[in-house]
Order: sequence, then C-alpha cells, then structure tokens
Amino acid sequence: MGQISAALAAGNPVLAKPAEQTPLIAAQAVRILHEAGVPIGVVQLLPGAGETVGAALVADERVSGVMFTGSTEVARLIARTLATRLDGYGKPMPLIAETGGQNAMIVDSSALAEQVVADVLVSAFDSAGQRCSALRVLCVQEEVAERILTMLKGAMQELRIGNPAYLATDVGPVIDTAAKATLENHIETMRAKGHKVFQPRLLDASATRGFANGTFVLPTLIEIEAINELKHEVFGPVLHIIRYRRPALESLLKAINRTGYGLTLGLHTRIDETITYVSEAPRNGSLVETATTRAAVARLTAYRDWLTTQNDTLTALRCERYLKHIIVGSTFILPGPTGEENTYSLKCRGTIRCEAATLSGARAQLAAALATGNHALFASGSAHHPADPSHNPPEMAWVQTLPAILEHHVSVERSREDPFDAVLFEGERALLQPLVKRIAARPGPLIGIQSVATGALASNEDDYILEQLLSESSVSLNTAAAGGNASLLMIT
Ligand SMILES: NC(=O)c1ccc[n+]([C@@H]2O[C@H](COP(=O)([O-])OP(=O)(O)OC[C@H]3O[C@@H](n4cnc5c(N)ncnc54)[C@H](O)[C@@H]3O)[C@@H](O)[C@H]2O)c1
Ligand SMILES: N[C@@H](CCC=O)C(=O)O
Repeated sequence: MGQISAALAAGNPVLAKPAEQTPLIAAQAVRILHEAGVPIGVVQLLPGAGETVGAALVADERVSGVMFTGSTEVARLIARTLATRLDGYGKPMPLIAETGGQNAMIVDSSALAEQVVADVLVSAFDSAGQRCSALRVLCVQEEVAERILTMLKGAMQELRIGNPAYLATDVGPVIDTAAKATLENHIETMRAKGHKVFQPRLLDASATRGFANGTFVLPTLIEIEAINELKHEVFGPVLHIIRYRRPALESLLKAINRTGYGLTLGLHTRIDETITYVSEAPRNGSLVETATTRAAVARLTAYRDWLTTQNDTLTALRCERYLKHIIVGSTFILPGPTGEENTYSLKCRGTIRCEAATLSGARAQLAAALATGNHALFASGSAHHPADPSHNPPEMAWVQTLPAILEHHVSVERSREDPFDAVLFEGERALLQPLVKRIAARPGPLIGIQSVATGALASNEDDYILEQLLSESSVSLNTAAAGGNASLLMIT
C-alpha cells in the first residue's frame, strides 16, 4: 500500500501485482481504495505468477517505472529487464527496490543476556522469520557465547509453534510448501556439512495445535564460522550463530559489510564507545568513510573558488546553489518513547562514478559529488565507451590542478574494476543505453544511474537529484536497556 500511495500521490496510475501467495489480501486492499474513491482505472489489480504476469509487466514499454518489494535476486532480474529501455524522457527507467537482508546482531560481553535473548526471539522468530528485517546472523563475543546460547536454547524450547489464530502461538507456519522445502533443504545441507544445528523438541499437542497440517519449520540455530558461508538470505525461522573474539570486531564488521546487504544491524552493548564505533563504521566498501556537513561545505567552497579562478562562472554558480542546501552529515532526532533515542542521519553514498561528454558536464558532476560528501571517480578516456571508439570524453588533466583539499575526493579511474556506489551521466541517449545495460549486468548491489542530456545542465533545464547521492541511516538506541550505561559504574 505504501508503494501504491506513493505512486498515486505523484499522479501516476498503478498496476498492482501482488505476490502469488497473497492475492486475496491484495484484492481486499484494492477494493478499499476503490471504495474510498480512487477510480477503478487508476489502480488495477493484476494478480498472477512473477515469472509470467510480473515479468510481462516489467518488460512492457507502457510501464514507466517499477516499485518492487521482494528478494534481491528478483530485483536484479527486474533491473536487467528495465535496462533494455529508457523512459519517455530518455532517462534510465525508475526502479525502487526494497529487497532482502543478511541482518546481523552483534552482542558483546557487556550485554545483559536476558535482554539479548528476548530481542533475539522477537527478531529471529516472530512472523516465523519472514520479515526483511529479521535477524539472520547472531554474532556473540566468545566469552559469553556459551551462556547466551544456553539461555537462548532454553527460551526456544518454550516457544509455542502452531496455528497463529491462537493467541498462545509464538511461531506460525512459513508461507507455502516451496518455502518450507527451501528452508529444510538449507538446514539439512548445513547439518551435512558438519555445522551444529539446534531445534527445540515439539511440546505437547495442545501447545503445537495445527502443526501437523501446516507448512511449519521449527525455529533453528545453526553455528557457522563466518558470515560469508551464507551465500543468500535464508527467509524463515533459521538463525545462524557466529562466535567472535573482541579484537576481531573490526574484521567482523567488514565481513558483514562485504555481504553487500545493508538493511538492519543490531548491537547489544553497554559501552558507549562500542555503540559509536559500530554505528559509525562505514556500511559499504567505499573510499569515503564519513562526511560531515562542515567538511562538505569546505570542499565545495574550495572548488567554487577554484572554478572562479578558471573563469568557469556557470559551475561556480552551481556550487553556490548547492552550498545553500548541504544536508550530508545532518542528523535529526525522531520522536520516540522515553528510554529510546531515535535518530535519522544522512550520509554520503561513497564513490560516484562520473561519465561526462563535456568539460562543463564533468565539472557539474564533481560539484554534485562534493555537495553530497562523496568521492567523484571520473571514467577515463574511451575505456568507458568501448562500443563507440569515436566518443571523445573531455580531457581530465584539470583534475590534477584542483586545490589540495580535494586531493582525496576526486580521481580518474585506473581500472574498470574500480568500485563505485552510484553513477552520474551526461551525454546522448545512444551512449546512455549501453551504460545502463552494463551497470545492470554487474554483480553486487543495484546501482542507481542519473542522467542529463548535454546542454540541459548549462541551460538549467535539468539537474541531478542530490538526495539520490546520499544514503539514509536510522539508529534506535535503547538507553533504558540493562539499567543504563556501564561506564557510569566506574564513577564511584
Ligand atoms: N526491504 C523491504 O522492505 C522488504 C519487505 C518485505 C520483504 N522483503 C523481501 O522480500 C522477500 C520475500 O518476498 P517474496 O518471496 O515475495 O519475494 P520474491 O522476490 O520471490 O517475489 C516478490 C515479487 O516479485 C514477483 N516476481 C517473481 N519473479 C519475477 C520476475 N521475473 N519478474 C517480475 N516479478 C517477479 C513475485 O511474483 C512477487 O510479486 C525477502 O527477500 C524479503 O527480505 C523486503
Ligand atoms: N518494516 C517491516 C519490514 C517489512 C519486511 O518484511 C518490519 O520490520 O517488520
């Protein structure tokens, strides 16, 4: 409904294709919209299988954007199909994808075991683990691992598994027989590889009403050595356990980041420094680690002043405009209950790959990257347009003459393998189309591309959307947990 509302609010008609498992609730939701006055033709329900109805909709030229919730694998398929065409404005097809996670929780030795166990049960096993945000990998400091796992197994033994229509039920079934088979296959494969597997014994029949008739999977713990042993999200009540040593916290965080997912991350600690360390650790493999508002302003100001010395008034004015709206590094306090501190922060995305057809286009791209605290990585020479050797991108020697303060924030690519987190393009449609296809074919995270036609920036007909070069992060801190901060204990 969130997606439908957003599309309607922007004035678009909607073709709503629900998951094949949930057509009835979707039909009811659409019925309510019609009853509320949304014209029948403006929201239409198209239930059916993803491979047929979903795939046909995505491929249809008349569809001008896709909002998707589902697995990362299907999101990639959709991105590749959409990459075969541009939208009516000659831009990459809009795709908003809410996908899966390899969600981890880090528990150090200062955490209160009872609170850890309560949170783990809710996060890993509520909705039978069928939430994008559900906990998949519990990382426990080795000194406290045995104690916490013993408590967790005891608590799992108390879970009531059965028909969710009963209030006493804790864990219901998974969505269908295919999901049950996939999960059981994962559990058996891990068991066969020698991993320790724990599942609670089923309690008496009254506590497990309906178990025999449904697609149930027992809540399961699987011990693993490292997160990279998991190649996919396991969407169900299966929790993986890693024991880590405190000095290895940094490499644990890096390994979590390397999975390429970045949906949710939990932390149980009573040490403020650990909260800061974990919540500020970069969540992707980018060159730029943090960007404060002040630093972004300083860099963009230096760039504007340099542009003035080069008589590039147009780009200098663009920097002026951007300087009025620097939001990278901002943190907003969100309302929440007493004992909870909720913040929403805007961070840089990392490295922005810049592909320009003209010098002014390239300089405008650098302004956009700096205004958002990002690193600009310029595509070099004809390497980025192998399909069109005649294409002659602008000379990039000017990058070497930029002020020293920008030294680590702009570079020209050395190899096609240089990583990046978003793309800015300036040029003609004929060159954009192959670029969009190439980016969609890459493995790893889905990468957004923004394009403007040559000349459109200069005439102010078009501009990059700076918000799309930022990443959002929300942190919820339970300050009341475990009776407060452990450092207070040292004051006496
Ligand atoms: N990030 C979020 O907000 C969020 C929220 C809920 C669920 N999820 C994720 O969703 C996944 C579970 O949902 P699911 O099993 O329905 O996911 P799924 O990827 O199997 O299916 C999602 C949708 O895509 C359709 N589809 C399948 N193949 C298609 C194709 N080739 N072309 C077009 N459409 C196609 C399906 O019919 C369905 O409507 C999990 O990975 C979960 O993490 C994410
Ligand atoms: N916001 C939801 C996530 C939906 C994904 O499945 C939750 O956390 O329960």
